[in-house]
Amino acid sequence: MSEHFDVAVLGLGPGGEVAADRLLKAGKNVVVFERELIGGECAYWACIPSKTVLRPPEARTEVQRAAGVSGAELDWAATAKYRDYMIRNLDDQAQVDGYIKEGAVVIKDEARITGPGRIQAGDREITAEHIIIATGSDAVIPPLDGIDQITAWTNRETYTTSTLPERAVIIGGSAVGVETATFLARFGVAITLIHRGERLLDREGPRVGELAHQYLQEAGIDIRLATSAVQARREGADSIIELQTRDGDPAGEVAADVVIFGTGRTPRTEGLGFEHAGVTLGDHGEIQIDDHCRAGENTWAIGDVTGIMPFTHVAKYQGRIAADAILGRPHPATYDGIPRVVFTDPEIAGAGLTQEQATKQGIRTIATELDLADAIARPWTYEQDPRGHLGLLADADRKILIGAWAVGPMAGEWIHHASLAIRTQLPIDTLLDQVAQFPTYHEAYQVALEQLDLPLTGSRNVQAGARRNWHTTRPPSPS
Ligand SMILES: Cc1cc2nc3c(=O)[nH]c(=O)nc-3n(C[C@H](O)[C@H](O)[C@H](O)COP(=O)(O)OP(=O)(O)OC[C@H]3O[C@@H](n4cnc5c(N)ncnc54)[C@H](O)[C@@H]3O)c2cc1C
Ligand SMILES: NC(=O)c1ccc[n+]([C@@H]2O[C@H](COP(=O)([O-])OP(=O)(O)OC[C@H]3O[C@@H](n4cnc5c(N)ncnc54)[C@H](O)[C@@H]3O)[C@@H](O)[C@H]2O)c1
Repeated sequence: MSEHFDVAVLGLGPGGEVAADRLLKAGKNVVVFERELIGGECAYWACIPSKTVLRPPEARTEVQRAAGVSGAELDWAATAKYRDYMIRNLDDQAQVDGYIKEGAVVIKDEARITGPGRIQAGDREITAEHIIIATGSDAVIPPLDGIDQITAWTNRETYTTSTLPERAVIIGGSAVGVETATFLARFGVAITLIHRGERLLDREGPRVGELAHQYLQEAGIDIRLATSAVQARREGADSIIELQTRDGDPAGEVAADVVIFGTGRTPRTEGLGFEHAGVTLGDHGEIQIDDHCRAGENTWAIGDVTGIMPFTHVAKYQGRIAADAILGRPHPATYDGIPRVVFTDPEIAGAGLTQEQATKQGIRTIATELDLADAIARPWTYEQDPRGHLGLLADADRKILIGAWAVGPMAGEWIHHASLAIRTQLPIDTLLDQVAQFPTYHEAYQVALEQLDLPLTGSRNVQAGARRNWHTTRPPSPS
């Protein structure tokens, strides 16, 4: 006999967890399925371990760059120990107990949809009024010839390893590749980063790629752009990757102890019977959803499996959207201005459109870029030889911000000012009236907005290119 529930949640990564929590709090009868660990990719193999191991090198850089403090040493054994604590030693028993305490039925097994509102997991059959699919994504490893011969890692091996290799080749110059290169290089691993695009982080604008390149190179990383991994082989203890240019010409080979793939992700949809719930898949296997995360009749999909914006914060947001729709208080999802942060050193952040995307949409734009060291005091009080850039993109007709990027210490924190402005379409006139705490990185927005040279209604606009002079409050320039 099958058991019946109000809602079944398939997959308890960040998306599924938020949806389940919200529904349980609202008094719904909820069953949750998880085939691995409650918390999903993010909690054990992705966001949490990667940000945990990136922090000690960042702290060391801070010590090296701040005047009057010295002596920071990295300790891999202690870092790995703290990382293991942060990933709960790959044990989710406390999470299972927590959900049971909250009133959920927890089934630690793979769920398959067998018909509308019907789910099978092992020998259990469940029916549910609503199904939320939150099954996430898997790492993609390109099918290179000889791949079976080499030591190939994805994020899973990389972020659970107890020993570090001496040399690693990283394939892919997007978020995973760039963060992983930063982490390992700072811990002394010799890194070659292979990227088939013309610039790193090529979903962002060219300046972001340029700055990322500069900082990664300064960290000692050997970066090969416009280059693809085409073949793999083993020679003794070495894993060898053969390379090719974009035109198909040989581009040499690289030998390493391990080859790490940061070559994208694919939605987990195969063989899970989603077609029985009337779900439609897109060209990349992603589940198609509407503004309320509806994927079919009483069927919802959230997180990486939708392929919309594969970030934890987006999975969590969609978890709220789907749960609220089920609870009869629907509000549509909007994805404008959601932040994108790459936790390198310094951090790289973006929100909204790039110039290229805006141009494709036919928007008349005005853009500006600010070198923070020329414009505000905080970079100087923060570190010697200060780093930091902010770029803004405005819609010249609507006089609102439509895009922003930032590269600098804690850029992942201060990008949220732009994110909110873009999401809420705050008039630039209003933004110009904001008063930021002195001395903070936030002050850069004021200067950059004034540089935009938009004809505004208020009297706050200044001449194009004018720079706020903060020198009256700045100490003499360090030589
Ligand atoms: C190295 C790395 C670093 C990252 N860092 C960040 C970051 O700093 N910030 C950020 O926002 N994003 C980051 N991401 C992306 C982030 O990890 C994902 O966007 C996020 O995990 C997606 O959440 P989700 O709930 O959709 O899926 P997942 O976290 O993948 O969880 C899905 C869950 O569903 C379970 N499951 C799958 N199929 C079934 C089934 N049939 N039955 C039962 N259970 C099932 C899986 O076991 C899994 O636990 C990173 C990704 C990587 C690879
Ligand atoms: N801080 C964060 O929020 C964070 C951190 C890491 C990952 N993530 C998310 O996780 C997901 C996966 O990230 P990712 O970096 O693996 O994927 P991605 O899809 O963003 O990038 C993969 C890159 O690998 C390149 N590539 C693929 N095959 C190649 C080959 N054979 N040779 C050379 N280059 C090749 C592609 O051109 C592409 O640029 C992304 O959606 C990302 O947003 C987020």
